[in-house]
Amino acid sequence: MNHSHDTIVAIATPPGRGGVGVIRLSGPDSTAIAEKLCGPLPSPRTAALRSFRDPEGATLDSGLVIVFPGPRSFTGEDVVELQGHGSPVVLEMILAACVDFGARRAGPGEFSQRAFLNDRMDLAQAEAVADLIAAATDTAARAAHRSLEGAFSKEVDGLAEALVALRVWVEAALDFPDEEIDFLADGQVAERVAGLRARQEALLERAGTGRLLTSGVRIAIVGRPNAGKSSLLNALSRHDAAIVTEVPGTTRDVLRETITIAGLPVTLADTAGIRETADRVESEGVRRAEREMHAADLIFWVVDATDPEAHPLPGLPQSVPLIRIDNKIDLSGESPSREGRHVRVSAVTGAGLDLLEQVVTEELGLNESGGGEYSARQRHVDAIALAGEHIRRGQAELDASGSGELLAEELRLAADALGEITGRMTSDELLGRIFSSFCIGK
Ligand SMILES: Nc1nc2c(ncn2[C@@H]2O[C@H](COP(=O)(O)OP(=O)(O)OP(=O)(O)O)[C@@H](O)[C@H]2O)c(=O)[nH]1
Ligand SMILES: [K+]
Ligand SMILES: [Mg+2]
Repeated sequence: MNHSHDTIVAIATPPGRGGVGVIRLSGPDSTAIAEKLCGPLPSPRTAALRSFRDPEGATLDSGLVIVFPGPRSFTGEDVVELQGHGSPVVLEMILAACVDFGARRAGPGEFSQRAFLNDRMDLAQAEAVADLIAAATDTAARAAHRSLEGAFSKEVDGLAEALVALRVWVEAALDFPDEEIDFLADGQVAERVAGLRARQEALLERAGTGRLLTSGVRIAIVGRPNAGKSSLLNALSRHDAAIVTEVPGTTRDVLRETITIAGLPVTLADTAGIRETADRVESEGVRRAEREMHAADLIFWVVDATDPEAHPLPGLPQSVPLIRIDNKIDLSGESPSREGRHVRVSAVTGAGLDLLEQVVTEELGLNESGGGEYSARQRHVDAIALAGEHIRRGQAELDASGSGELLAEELRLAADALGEITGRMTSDELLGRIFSSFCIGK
């Protein structure tokens, strides 16, 4: 199915100078436009050297031209790739010539959007293209590639299909009221609902990890003044990023450093030590520290192991997982150790920092070799969570009233929520929002 009537063009390579620059055309007039630009075209999927000329016949550049006839192309339409020299000025002139010959400049994400509309990939796969390009670590890139190949979509579709299958079964039973009583009461339906719920929960967890690979993890380092927060940031990032002194209240602004833990892009935020203070600058720092911990995916609560007054920190949010780090064990005489989410380290000697990375890896649900199985986005996590909400409601209805009708309705809503991920149930408005966040030429 071809949805577009016009032909789009864009520079596909990043802005700036390079050895080669690629221009991509997609749409019904791609080959006609390319022919005007560079004469007779080579046979499909083979490269040929051509001169690129503007409508006046002036030569702009020479390079390779490759034709990918639809539907076996990235967008599903006729696509032509022009590979010229990687000069922004030259590429812009070739682009302008394509426009003169009848193409339209593509908007952000339009190539991917056409690929989606022509069923070349589902929405989660199209998003994975963008996530692959944006990947900050090799683990994130590998995970995005697995999503691009459909690993994530397959699990989402599998669960959606199982929800639909159970709904159909329940609805069929409702059509035979005499048997409904037995059918709903014999526990088989309840068992299947429970099975779907477990599947949804496992998927939610894996997607949560996949989301972290895409967006990165935010860790807030918080604690009392002088606990050694800035020293810990410097030790983990392996450079002298933050000012460290023996003066309590040294750090005021939030200072961020990005590191890699188990293949995951992690942004550490060093913050001001939390205490009551009359100093206006410091109290603003404390306010920012508190804001930072609420926005974090994980909190490092740093405690001075030599401080007998290391009472709990006020205002630690309940909703964010917390790792307690007893620091300065080189002074307290303790050994590096770990019990659950409690580790003992020295930011100065580096003892125990490996244990800390281990806790983080476990806490974020990463496997040993790092990373999850596929990449995902917050939007996907929200949709899976919503599906879980509907499954739970259906389960509650079944328990409370034994009503098959209400269960069937909740199962339908759960499957619809999952359909938003792959784009089966997605509104035009949402599609517009997703693709417009891509860059031009993608
Ligand atoms: N011996 C030892 N000293 C440490 C360790 N970590 C930090 N310190 C010292 O403790 C003092 C405070 O360290 P900082 O890293 O500035 O502490 P902070 O928590 O960032 O302090 P504020 O920004 O003021 O809240 C400095 O003199 C550090 O050298 C450690 O593991 N061992
Ligand atoms: K300090
Ligand atoms: Mg500090």
